[in-house]
Amino acid sequence: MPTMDPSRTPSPAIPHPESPDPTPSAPGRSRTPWVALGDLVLSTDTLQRLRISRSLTAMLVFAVCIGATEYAQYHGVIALGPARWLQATLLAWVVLIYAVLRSGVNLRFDDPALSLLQILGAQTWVAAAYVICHPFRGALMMLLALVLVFGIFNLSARERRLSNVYSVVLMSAVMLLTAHIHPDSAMLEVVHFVLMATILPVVTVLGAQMATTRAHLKAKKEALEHALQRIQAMAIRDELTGLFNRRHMMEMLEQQIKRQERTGKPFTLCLIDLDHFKRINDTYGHGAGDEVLRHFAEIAQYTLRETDVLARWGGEEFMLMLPDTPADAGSLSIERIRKSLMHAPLVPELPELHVTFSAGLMEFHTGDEMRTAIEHADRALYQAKSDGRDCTRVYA
Ligand SMILES: Nc1nc2c(ncn2[C@@H]2O[C@H](COP(=O)(O)OP(=O)(O)OP(=O)(O)O)[C@@H](O)[C@H]2O)c(=O)[nH]1
Repeated sequence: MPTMDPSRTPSPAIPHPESPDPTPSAPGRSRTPWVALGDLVLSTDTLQRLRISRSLTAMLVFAVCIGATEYAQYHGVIALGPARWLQATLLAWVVLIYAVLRSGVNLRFDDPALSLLQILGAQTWVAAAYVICHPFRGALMMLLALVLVFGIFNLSARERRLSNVYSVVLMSAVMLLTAHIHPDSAMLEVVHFVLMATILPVVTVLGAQMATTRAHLKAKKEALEHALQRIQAMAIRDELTGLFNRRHMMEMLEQQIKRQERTGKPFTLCLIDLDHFKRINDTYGHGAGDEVLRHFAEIAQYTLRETDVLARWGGEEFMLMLPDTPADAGSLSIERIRKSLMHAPLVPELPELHVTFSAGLMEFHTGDEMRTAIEHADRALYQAKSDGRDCTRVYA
């Protein structure tokens, strides 16, 4: 019997077999004999394990078929030779599919679950069983319908069309053959054919509807994921500069304080405020002011180390955190930003526009409190402004 393809995109609405992740032999998980056996039979690779277990579950239907033919031939309803042939080839098919999946040969194919192959195989054996199990062949029509339902969930539109055409051609041939072998049952074959010819188009239409619904839901899911990502980014970032916002900076500060308690290494906290920013807005307009803020953020970030964290604290004020950095080294980083800012054109259309900033630094030590630390940095900044701006002051 065919199995669903775990590697194909699962639909959000239809629970896809891939979703439950059994996570075999997770690190730390005790390897009981059952777990070890499961790993041996089904593989330790999660996706492969899923493919194999789905395939084996579907193959259980074949096992029932083998049992049913055994029962029928035992009671003399069907001939022994054809029954044995059907059982042997079914078993060989199951073993072959398992071997291909377990050995990993399936990974070389576009569809590693081998859905189409398994579905075509199932259709072939249903057709063979239809001829061999002549007295109860009507019941096999249910099995054929089951195979077609598997196709709805696992095959692409093209593959589904192919499998349906294959079904019609094959079943028509075996029905003709059956009518030829048993002329007295020709009328029943006509009924079976009409039933099959009715069911197949319905299944095709249902499959197409399902595919459209799945595509629609997939698109919706992607849009929702995109929106969620945007919301998550907006929750921690400042929209204008793209820097972390004040709230997120506070969280990062808390984390840094915890780290500092463990390592004992001081870190530097710095408040930066652009000088006379109101004048820039008043002279060049709010748009130019925004450009200055954006470019300042870019230049500062480019100059800083990757581990340093710069955030927009509010308005034209920025907070900088320099982990594992004492205040004197922190001052050097600030001076590097100052130098870069002197040479960089902030607004390309306004080459004459330059901006300076004042900075207040404090060195954070174990036992310091966040609120007090920020106050100290603020006081140092106030001092820098009082001392004429365009300079850095360290809280002492
Ligand atoms: N363009 C723009 N301006 C902003 C933004 N946020 C705050 N501002 C402006 O920044 C200016 C800050 O002015 P002040 O607090 O007087 O400070 P300042 O002019 O920089 O003077 P000093 O800090 O004393 O050097 C105000 O005009 C605010 O409107 C923003 O997002 N975009």
